[in-house]
Amino acid sequence: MKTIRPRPLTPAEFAPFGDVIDTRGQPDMVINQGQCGRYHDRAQLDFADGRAGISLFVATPRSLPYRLEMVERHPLGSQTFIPMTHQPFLVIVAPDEAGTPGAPRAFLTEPGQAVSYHRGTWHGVLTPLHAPGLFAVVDRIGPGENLQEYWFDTPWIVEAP
Ligand SMILES: NC(=O)N[C@@H](O)C(=O)O
Ligand code: NI
Repeated sequence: MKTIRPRPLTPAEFAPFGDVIDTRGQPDMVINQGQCGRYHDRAQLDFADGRAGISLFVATPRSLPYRLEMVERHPLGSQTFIPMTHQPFLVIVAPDEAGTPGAPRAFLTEPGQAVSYHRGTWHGVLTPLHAPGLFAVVDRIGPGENLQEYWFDTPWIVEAP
């Protein structure tokens, strides 16, 4: 059985796959007469010939160990997941190896962290670990096929950390 142990999500480890959006450290700018810190422009968004769309997802909470049967990617745009609750969630990505995903990597977010997958990054579908699995999602709206799925011959098991 192929297993993966999730690691804490860090910008450095996640960099090949996407951006981590969070409020660690000092804000990039203080606005609104000093009443608000702005963590400015924290993800590389890409919508190719489409446009940005904002949606809300209510996803079924999963539990660990988690059976990963499929990863997907969006060849035409980035995809950003912003939790609307202060709960960690599971993030799964995989490197591309000549058009198919390599060994997946799993991360657990800190409460308040959001992620943005680069255009074309193999990833697991949205995987909350607590109810409600409520997320704002920014991704591409536009023509063309923007979803490619890859089903593993045998599932990976994402273990508890
Ligand atoms: N298909 C869809 O809208 N969501 C997936 O892309 C996902 O990453 O959860
Ligand atoms: Ni997706």
